[in-house]
Amino acid sequence: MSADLLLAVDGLEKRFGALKATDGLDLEVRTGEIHALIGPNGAGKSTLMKQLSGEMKPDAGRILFRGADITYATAPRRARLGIARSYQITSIFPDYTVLENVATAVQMRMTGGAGILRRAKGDADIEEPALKLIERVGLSGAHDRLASALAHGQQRQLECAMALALEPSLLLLDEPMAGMGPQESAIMVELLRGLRGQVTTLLVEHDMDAVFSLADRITVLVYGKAIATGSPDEIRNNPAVREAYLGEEADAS
Ligand SMILES: Nc1ncnc2c1ncn2[C@@H]1O[C@H](COP(=O)(O)OP(=O)(O)OP(=O)(O)O)[C@@H](O)[C@H]1O
Repeated sequence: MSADLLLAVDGLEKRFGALKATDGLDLEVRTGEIHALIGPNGAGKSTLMKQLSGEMKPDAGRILFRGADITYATAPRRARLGIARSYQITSIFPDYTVLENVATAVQMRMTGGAGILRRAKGDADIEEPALKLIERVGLSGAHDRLASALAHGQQRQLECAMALALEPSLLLLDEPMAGMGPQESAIMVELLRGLRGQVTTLLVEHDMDAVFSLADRITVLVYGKAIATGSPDEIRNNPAVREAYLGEEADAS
């Protein structure tokens, strides 16, 4: 396994009855990259993400993280190894402020998950990094607002701050722009762009403008198989991809 390989998926399979939602899938994610997963509806993107986070067990194949086999590791174990799935692992507490939410996530990392029910308040060791994260995701002015009072896009920014508080080695982001308007999407794109080279990110996203402007590499899934992996330009110009996916979109527009 080469040194810059963080995650390797090898011949992964997941069946639902007769349907193979993941069908002999191979995928490699390199350290530091933003790797996007795209594909038509039902291609198996969410099913793959669930198998990577540990919410769903594969039927066959292997998942290697830093060379170690985690195919059947539990979700908490993967979280401890540094795999964070944005809003599965870090759900927002609606009646906490932005700062309290992020401080709780910082505290969770510091204590390894213990003591998360105690509100993290007034502790500079926790609040300082929390405030830095809040600034990093673009929520500076909103630190004392209740999470429930935030706009949808701001709640997604908050989720990102909480996922980053865990200092993950691999961030799994499932449709971070879903339900966002153009302005909110642009903020999220900038936020994710700022993570390039710092946090390895596997991104499932339907917003093709965002994907093609952000991703270092893109893998295209069709019927549970990876039909191509490459740079945005390589994917844009790949005839099989155009036929299977992008061409379909172009026809529809
Ligand atoms: N729990 C389940 N039981 C049965 N079939 C399922 C289950 N989850 C997913 N599927 C099926 O597996 C296939 C892949 O679904 P999945 O949600 O992973 O696709 P996707 O690429 O994420 O789609 P979308 O872009 O619409 O979110 C689909 O045919 C779906 O109907």
